[in-house]
Amino acid sequence: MTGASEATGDVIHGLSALDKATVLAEALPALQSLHGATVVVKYGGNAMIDEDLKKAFAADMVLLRACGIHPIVVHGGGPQISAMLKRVGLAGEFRGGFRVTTPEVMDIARMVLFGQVGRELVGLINSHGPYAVGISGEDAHLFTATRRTVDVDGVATDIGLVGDVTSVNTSAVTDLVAAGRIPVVSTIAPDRDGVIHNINADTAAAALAEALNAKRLVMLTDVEGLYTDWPDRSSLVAEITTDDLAQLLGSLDAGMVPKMEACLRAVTGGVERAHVIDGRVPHSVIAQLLTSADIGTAVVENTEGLN
Ligand SMILES: Nc1ncnc2c1ncn2[C@@H]1O[C@H](COP(=O)(O)OP(=O)(O)O)[C@@H](O)[C@H]1O
Ligand SMILES: CC(=O)N[C@@H](CCC(=O)OP(=O)(O)O)C(=O)O
Repeated sequence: MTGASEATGDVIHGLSALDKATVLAEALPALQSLHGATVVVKYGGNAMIDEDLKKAFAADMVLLRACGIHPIVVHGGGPQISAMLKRVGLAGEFRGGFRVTTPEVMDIARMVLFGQVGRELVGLINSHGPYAVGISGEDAHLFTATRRTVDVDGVATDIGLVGDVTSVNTSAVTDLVAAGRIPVVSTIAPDRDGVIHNINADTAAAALAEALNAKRLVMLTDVEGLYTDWPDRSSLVAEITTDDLAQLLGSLDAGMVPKMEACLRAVTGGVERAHVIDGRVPHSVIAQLLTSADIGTAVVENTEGLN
């Protein structure tokens, strides 16, 4: 027989059972606040760096669901698309943080996002139970795209079949959530004429979070958060208001442009907070949502003048 004191004195992963119980008990305010809430989680291709991380991410989504939170996963796959383009001998090019998308590149992007990256995440989540359903912007009118230009050195530049999400049919995912599923969204979408466009996953996650009136948008990437003066490591920001972010946007480069543009859009559109966190750290999404730790960068509505 095992005595009570022995059980609580067990040390697992460096924590005693009592320490673990304390951590769980401290999650109560976060659990109360997020119970029943929709949380859009964007998992970037650059943070999918090893099998253990991907498994931990999948388990985290199932944990959120088990806590009565409604996670919706929007995945990226930029590096995976680039790798496939290389394999088939096609050149890949980014301008202003977005991929130049010819019809040939679009075919590869669609195949890799929905057929490879999405399938893998669905499989990992479903190793815990029948939860994940993969869906792309093409399914049930989830997204309608409008071709967009991107800012290249101050000039609005056309880069092919790249779109913004201009309409969202939320029922395509809320029906799944109501059935207890975890939607896993691949970000390709038809325009009004049915022509398929490549949508940056950050852009799509923000549009979805806004349309769903999600409580949180969490972006997992391969950096600790937003640096105001990249790559100066002392310039990592813990919290930034939408006004300050709007001013900073023009000075950002590469992958941070769509990401911060997306956070700004989501919070301006009613999402309570948007977070950019380090997806290379296992369980960072749980640390962000269910503990009081300040990790990554939070984008919050400008509060000036509200008091
Ligand atoms: N101001 C900045 N703060 C943080 N990261 C930045 C900044 N400017 C550029 N970056 C780059 O943006 C990258 C993240 O964007 P990206 O590669 O598109 O990731 P993901 O695949 O997660 O969408 C970081 O690895 C970093 O190299
Ligand atoms: C238009 C555009 O740039 N689309 C992206 C879609 C994938 C994506 O956004 O992946 P990450 O989140 O991993 O960067 C691309 O083709 O790479």
